[in-house]
Amino acid sequence: MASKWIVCATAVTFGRSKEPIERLEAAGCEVRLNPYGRPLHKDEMLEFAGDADALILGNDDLPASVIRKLKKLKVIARYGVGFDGVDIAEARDLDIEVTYAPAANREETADFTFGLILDLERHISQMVIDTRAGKWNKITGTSLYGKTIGIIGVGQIGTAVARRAMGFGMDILGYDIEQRNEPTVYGVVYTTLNDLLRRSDIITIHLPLDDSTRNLIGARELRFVKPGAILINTARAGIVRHGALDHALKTGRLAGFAIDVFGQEPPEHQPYYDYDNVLVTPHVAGNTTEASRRMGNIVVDNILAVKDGADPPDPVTPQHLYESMISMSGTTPPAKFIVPRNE
Ligand SMILES: NC(=O)c1ccc[n+]([C@@H]2O[C@H](COP(=O)([O-])OP(=O)(O)OC[C@H]3O[C@@H](n4cnc5c(N)ncnc54)[C@H](O)[C@@H]3O)[C@@H](O)[C@H]2O)c1
Ligand SMILES: O=C(O)[C@H](O)[C@H](O)COP(=O)(O)O
Repeated sequence: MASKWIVCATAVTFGRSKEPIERLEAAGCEVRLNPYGRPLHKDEMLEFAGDADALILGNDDLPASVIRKLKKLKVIARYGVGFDGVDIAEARDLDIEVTYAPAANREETADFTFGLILDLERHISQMVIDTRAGKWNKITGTSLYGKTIGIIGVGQIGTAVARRAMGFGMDILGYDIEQRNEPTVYGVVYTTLNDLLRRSDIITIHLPLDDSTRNLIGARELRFVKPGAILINTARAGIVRHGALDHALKTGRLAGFAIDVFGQEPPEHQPYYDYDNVLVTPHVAGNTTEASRRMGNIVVDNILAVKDGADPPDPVTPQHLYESMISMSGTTPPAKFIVPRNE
């Protein structure tokens, strides 16, 4: 009899759904759940998943040095959309599949983005804090109707944000390396990054973190921002240079900032706690019961496909990384990124 596949789930938010775990168990897997309730450090990962056949990966980092030591690993199934924490090239070299859950939390992340926009513009959480403290403090907000939203990265989530912005009666600017036709039905007018920054009252980032987007928004870009605009980042922290951001907040160039994602999670130091106009949330933009169940089932579909010797439905391909590299001028990707997997 074939031995059981060991599936280690580092994902910290499987939500309340037992369905994905039950499916894995029914397919003959032994499922181990993250005992720490947070992303794992390297030594914890090796101890927890040292004999794993499959890894369900939350927002943990999986560098080459760790991947190399997970000797039995056959598939890394990202429980989420971003795969910036995984050394894809190393996994590929070791013939380990890497999969992700595209669009699985699209609507939820777009909802949360609008929640943050509404809170920054109408000061909802501040007034909740005030009234709880016995203060009847009516803070005058800013209208969304008629304002311009600039969406940086008009992919799955950016498009869902545009759809919502249209309902709010906003003008919508978009910046993306690929300009698709479909989003224009939501009123997206494509422009350059600098023009978007100059004209938007609300700027929201929905890019992946890769070589082409790391530090994309730095001091130079923030100088273009319309004074008093607000910035939302539910994508990845590394897309914005944080020193430059601090300056823009201190000088009032940015009237507000909301961030859901950090280079290290949980962050080592209390981030932005000395700013009244910054909202900080713990990487939850995509987390609802429904999205967790959806992501869990996508993860299981991918793992079981690999277990059965089939191609997984949602692979992260070397092409993904190759595309991020060629979009950077002057960068020549290593040849291993362009060899088709089954060649
Ligand atoms: N906070 C959360 O809980 C949460 C949830 C889901 C996703 N995310 C993050 O949001 C990101 C976006 O998710 P998505 O599902 O919309 O991804 P997506 O791939 O559908 O969209 C990304 C868009 O960015 C564009 N893009 C890529 N590189 C670019 C560049 N250098 N310049 C301009 N445009 C570029 C792509 O063409 C694409 O349209 C994910 O990669 C993930 O990191 C966070
Ligand atoms: O459950 C979580 O920890 C997050 O929702 C999940 O990992 C989201 O990952 P992302 O879509 O941001 O890559």
